[in-house]
Amino acid sequence: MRIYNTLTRQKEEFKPMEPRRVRMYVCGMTVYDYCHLGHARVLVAFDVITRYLRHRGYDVHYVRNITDIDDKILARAEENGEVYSDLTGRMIRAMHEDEARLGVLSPDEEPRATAYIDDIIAMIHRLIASGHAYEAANGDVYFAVESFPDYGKLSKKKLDDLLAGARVDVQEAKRSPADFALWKAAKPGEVSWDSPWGEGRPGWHIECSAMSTKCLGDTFDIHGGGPDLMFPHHENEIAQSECATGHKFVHTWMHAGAIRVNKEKMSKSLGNFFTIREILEKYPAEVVRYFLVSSHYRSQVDYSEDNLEEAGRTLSRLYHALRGITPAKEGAVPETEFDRQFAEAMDDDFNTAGAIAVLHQVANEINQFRRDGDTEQAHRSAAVLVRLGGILGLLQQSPDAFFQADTGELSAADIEAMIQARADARKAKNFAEADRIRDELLEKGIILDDSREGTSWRRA
Ligand SMILES: Nc1ncnc2c1ncn2[C@@H]1O[C@H](COP(=O)(O)OP(=O)(O)OP(=O)(O)O)[C@@H](O)[C@H]1O
Ligand SMILES: [Zn+2]
Repeated sequence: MRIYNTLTRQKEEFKPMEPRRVRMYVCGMTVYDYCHLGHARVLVAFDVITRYLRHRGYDVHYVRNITDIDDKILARAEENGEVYSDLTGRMIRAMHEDEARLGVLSPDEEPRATAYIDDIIAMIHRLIASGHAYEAANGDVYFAVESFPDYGKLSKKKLDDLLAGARVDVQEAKRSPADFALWKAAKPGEVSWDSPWGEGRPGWHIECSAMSTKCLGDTFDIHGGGPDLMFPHHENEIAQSECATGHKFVHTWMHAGAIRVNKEKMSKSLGNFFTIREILEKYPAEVVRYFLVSSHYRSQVDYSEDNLEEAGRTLSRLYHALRGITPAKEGAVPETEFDRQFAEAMDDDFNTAGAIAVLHQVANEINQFRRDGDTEQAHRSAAVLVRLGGILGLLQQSPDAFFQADTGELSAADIEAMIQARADARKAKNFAEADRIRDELLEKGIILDDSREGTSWRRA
């Protein structure tokens, strides 16, 4: 199986450090707002990658962090007049709800920066002790980029160019323009943690170095993230981790392509974004997932209503092929030529576009068997279609449920996901959120019945 490695700019035969085990870390969200479709891209891309690796028999340990302390978080909390942790708590719950609706499996670990302050401090300490970092007069601590000769190896930037291009602001306490903050001294009134360098909070880059090595070890197999993270974030992670541990940090670097709107990256700062929940008001969750999965994870994808509607039509074609058919039992149908072609596409750097083309071939075959009146063969091919779709997290609901959702009704999977989110909210004693979910369901004609066995639902 081959994976494109950003570090070497080529597809490489994938060989994890341990034969059947994969350790993977992906940079997750900075939780100050709802996730938009660009975030969904990263969530879904690495979900498919994890699912396929597991399907191939690897025992995957998937860690995706949450950045729950950051300038943007503090600014937004202040704007809202709330404690920052209330804001981040709410956004984390919303993210989990969005993920569940998109069929994204939870990562095995979801470390939050604020729970790893001790590990972060320990790593900074090691970097200072080994001469790779220094404390500035104002209590900030910086990484000394010139102390790491390999700096730039991921982004292929030259340190000399970086130094020539940057200028040190008179306000800044760093020695060299390319240096970056590991620890930021607290400003008056800001949330802070005690450290050997005084009250302060960690920089963003060191959080990921500390959390990833703590969860996965000094060296691990795959590190992923969105398109804009290669520089400086991942470059800085390499510098910090390799200087602190003395070992190679990561073997394979994977970067998802951007979701764009009118040729520009969808982003909060540009204001050209659509949140996942806005989009899910208009389109069934599986259509949105299909839209994201039908392009290769490294390609850029243009968001438009036309493109989402097109995704809805093509996914409908697959469900039409399954309509009125009870697929033969899993296991009852041995591997086919289609399974082989599907695996060949996925083994080639997770080529989901190629894999989905195979799904459409299977659908065509089902339709042909139907026209020929060969019901038994149609049922067998349907089993293959559902089996292959399942590897991508698609085609797991009944066609009826899908078409219901497509015409505006909530699908059973969406309802179950919301009931789960409500149960989570109750467990966290967030009754306002639990009630909000109940009301939202009621508005859509779904009535919940709570009993000792759990919550069941029915349509009004
Ligand atoms: N338009 C996009 N397409 C693909 N990935 C994206 C897009 N926008 C953000 N991401 C990715 O989502 C992940 C979470 O990013 P983070 O929470 O830091 O968002 P952000 O960079 O603040 O978002 P924004 O760019 O909207 O300000 C990162 O891996 C980031 O690269
Ligand atoms: Zn990161």
